[in-house]
Amino acid sequence: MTACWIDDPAFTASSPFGPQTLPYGVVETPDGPSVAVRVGDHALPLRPIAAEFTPDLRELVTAASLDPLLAAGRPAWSVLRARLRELVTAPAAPAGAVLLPLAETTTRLPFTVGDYVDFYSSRDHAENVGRIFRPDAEPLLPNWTHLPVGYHGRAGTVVVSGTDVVRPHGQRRGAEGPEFGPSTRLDIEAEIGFVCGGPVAGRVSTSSAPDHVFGVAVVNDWSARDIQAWEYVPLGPFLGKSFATSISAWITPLEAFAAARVKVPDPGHPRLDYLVEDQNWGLDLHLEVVWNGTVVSRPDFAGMAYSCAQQLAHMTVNGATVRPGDLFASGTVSGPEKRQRGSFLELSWSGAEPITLEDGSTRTFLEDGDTVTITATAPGPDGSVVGLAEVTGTVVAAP
Ligand SMILES: O=C(O)/C=C/C(=O)CC(=O)CC(=O)O
Ligand SMILES: [Ca+2]
Ligand SMILES: [Mg+2]
Repeated sequence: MTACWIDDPAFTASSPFGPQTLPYGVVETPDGPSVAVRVGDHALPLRPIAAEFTPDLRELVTAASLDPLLAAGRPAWSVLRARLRELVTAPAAPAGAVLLPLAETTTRLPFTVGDYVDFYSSRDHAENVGRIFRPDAEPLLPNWTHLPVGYHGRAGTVVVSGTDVVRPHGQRRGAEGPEFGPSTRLDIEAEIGFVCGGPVAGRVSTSSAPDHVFGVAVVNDWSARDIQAWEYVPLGPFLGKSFATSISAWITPLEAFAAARVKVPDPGHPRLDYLVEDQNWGLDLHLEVVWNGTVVSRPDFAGMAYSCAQQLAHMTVNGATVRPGDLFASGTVSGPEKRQRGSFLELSWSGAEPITLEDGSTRTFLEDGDTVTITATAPGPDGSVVGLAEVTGTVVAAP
C-alpha cells in the first residue's frame, strides 16, 4: 500500500483490520450515533464525510444505524465498499474526516435485530452435547445429516460486544423436584453470526445467498446449562438461552471473505436439491476463545457441516421470508480436538474435567466477574488476514 492518510500501525494490508476488511459498525459521536467503518484500531464515522458519496449512498452513511444500508441490497453494498476502499487508501484525508480511537469510543448494537435463528451445525458439538445430555441414546438424531437443525431465539436480547451479562435465574432439576435460583452452570457458545439484508424474500436458493447475507460477525450464545437441560424437552432451547446473545460491534462484509470460501464436508449421502450449492459457501474461519485472559479453545469453522447459504435456504424453504436485520448463527463451533471445543460444557465435559487458567485458578462453568472474549480471522486476498471483531462480555451476579 502506498502511503495513506490513516496513520495507524493496525491499518496495513497485513493486519486483520486493514483495507481488505473494512467492517461496519455504529459509534457514538458528539453529533449522535453514526455509521462508521473500522480502520485498524480506529473508527471512521461516515456522517462527517458524507459529501464524499453519491446521493444514494449518502442516505445510507448518514443514518444512525446500519438498517438503511442492510435494506439497500447487494449492488449498493458493493458500490459503497469500493468507494470506502478509495477513501481510506487515498494519500489525503477527505475533508471533515475524524478518526476515533476504538479504546475511547462507544459502539452500539449496529442494526435492529429482526428474527434471530440459531443453528446446530457442528457435528463435533452436536455429538458432544448428545453424549453429555443423552448418554443412553445415539448422539445424533437421524435428521441431523439431512437438514441444518435450528430453533428461533430471542431477537430482543441480542446485545453488542462489551455488554455485561447478568447471570440468569431459572428452574433446574433437583434431587427432590425442581429448584429455582441463579444458574449454576452458566456457559458460552462460540458461534459465527450472519446478518441479513436486501429484499424481503422467501425460498432463497443457495445461489442467491449473496443477495441476502450482508456480513459476518462473532456471536456468543450465552447458555445456562442447568436451565436448558431441565426445560428443553420436547420443544428445544428456551429460557436457558434467551437472556443474552452477544454479537461483535463490527460486521465484516461478506465480500471480504472471497479468499476464505471452502466446500462444506460431504455428508456421505446425496442432499435434497434445495441444499445443493453451486459455489462453496463454507468459510475457513479460525476462532479463539479467551477466558479471563487465557486462550482455552481454538475452534475451526471450516469443519461446519452446513454453510450459511444452506442455512438460509433451509430457513426459507417453507416460504417464510427473510428480512433486513434478521440474524442467524451457525451453532456452536467445535472441532474434533479437545482444545477446539466451543463451549465450556464440552471443554469441562459437563464439569468432570476442570480447566486451569493462567492465573492458576480452575473453572468448569462461568463465575461472576469472568470475562470471555471470542475473536476470529480468515485468510484474505494476497496472503492477508481478514478479521472478525471480538465479541466480549463479563458475567455479573444475579440481582
Ligand atoms: O440438546 C441439545 O442437543 C443441545 C442444544 C443446544 O445447545 C442448542 C444450541 O444452542 C445449538 C448450538 O449452538 O450449536
Ligand atoms: Ca447456540
Ligand atoms: Mg442466546
